Amino acid sequence: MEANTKTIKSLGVLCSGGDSPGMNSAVRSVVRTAIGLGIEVYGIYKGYSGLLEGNIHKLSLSSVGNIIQRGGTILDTSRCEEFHTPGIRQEAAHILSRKHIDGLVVIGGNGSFAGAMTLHQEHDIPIIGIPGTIDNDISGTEYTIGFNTAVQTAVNAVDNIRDTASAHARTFLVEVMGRRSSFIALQVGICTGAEHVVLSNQAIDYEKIVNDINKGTARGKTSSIIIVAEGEKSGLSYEIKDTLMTQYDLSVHACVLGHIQRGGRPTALDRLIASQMGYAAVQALHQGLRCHVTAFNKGEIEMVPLSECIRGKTESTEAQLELIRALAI
Ligand SMILES: Nc1ncnc2c1ncn2[C@@H]1O[C@H](COP(=O)(O)OP(=O)(O)OP(=O)(O)O)[C@@H](O)[C@H]1O
Ligand SMILES: O=P(O)(O)OC[C@H]1O[C@](O)(CO)[C@@H](O)[C@@H]1O
Ligand SMILES: [Mg+2]
Repeated sequence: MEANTKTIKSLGVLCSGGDSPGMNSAVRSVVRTAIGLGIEVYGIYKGYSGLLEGNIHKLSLSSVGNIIQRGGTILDTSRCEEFHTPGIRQEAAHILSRKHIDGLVVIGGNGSFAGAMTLHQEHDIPIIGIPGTIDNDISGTEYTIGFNTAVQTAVNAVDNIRDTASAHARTFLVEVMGRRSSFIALQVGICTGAEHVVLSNQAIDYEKIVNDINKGTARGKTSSIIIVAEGEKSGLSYEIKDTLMTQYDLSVHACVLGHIQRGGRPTALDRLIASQMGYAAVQALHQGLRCHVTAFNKGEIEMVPLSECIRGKTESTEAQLELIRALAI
């Protein structure tokens, strides 16, 4: 297939997968940068599902007014099973062509990027990805928009739980989000002074959990917080609670924080990085990049090939776990 060197006159922007705080800041930045460069912008509503339905509307400067601070996404989002099918992606390519949309900005997580990659490979559609997921689990970028806000929300919740746990001398298991990844759990664990963090998709070491709780109690701690990274599905903390109560005779409470972590006003950091990434995405398309991601590495935005950003990020958990262990002494 020949490289697509056509000038971008019109682009589409969509959000896909789970929403993340800061997506709106990114959409605003994409729209304003594009219009500033004389490029028409179309909002594709509800992710890949909306693309297939032709739910596509032209955006203006004022379409994105007063949204930089809002959680969720004004473009809505979806998980679209059909998009795994080549024939369906062909339909998507036809729709873009009929609407004279020359390129796409896809804001989403690793799954959304995998979809974008196949769409590009099969139909030569220029695509720039903006990493937007609370999970921070995309390879090739140290940061994804929404992670900081989600961690802050979870930290605030755990602080509240700590108050009541301490007042009643209780142990709480607090389950945080992060499908198949432990990035949220580890940062929340550090920032809340947790006694232990249960990592995603790893064998649960009950002896260690019990030991960490008992060690704290023995030296006079009035409460214990165990952060649990959800695995494939939420609710793991209830299973751990049952085992601790029935097999280890410990009294524990469990709390699943759930979707409160995904909503809410983006932190300043998420707004800042989203604004920078939106700008960089449009500049990249304008300058001829065709299949890249606005990655954040070593404190700067850099363009990384999309092919490097579709694997799950390898977790380097040991340093953070060591810190948690050292400070929970
Ligand atoms: N291999 C793939 N091929 C084609 N499309 C895909 C593929 N993987 C994912 N997608 C599309 O991307 C959508 C979003 O993917 P997924 O549910 O994994 O979320 P995500 O983008 O990783 O975001 P998050 O994990 O933050 O919720 C899927 O519903 C599907 O439409
Ligand atoms: O809202 P849904 O579709 O149940 O997805 C939940 C998953 O999405 C994420 O919030 C990421 O968007 C994961 O952390 C979580 O496992
Ligand atoms: Mg994902």
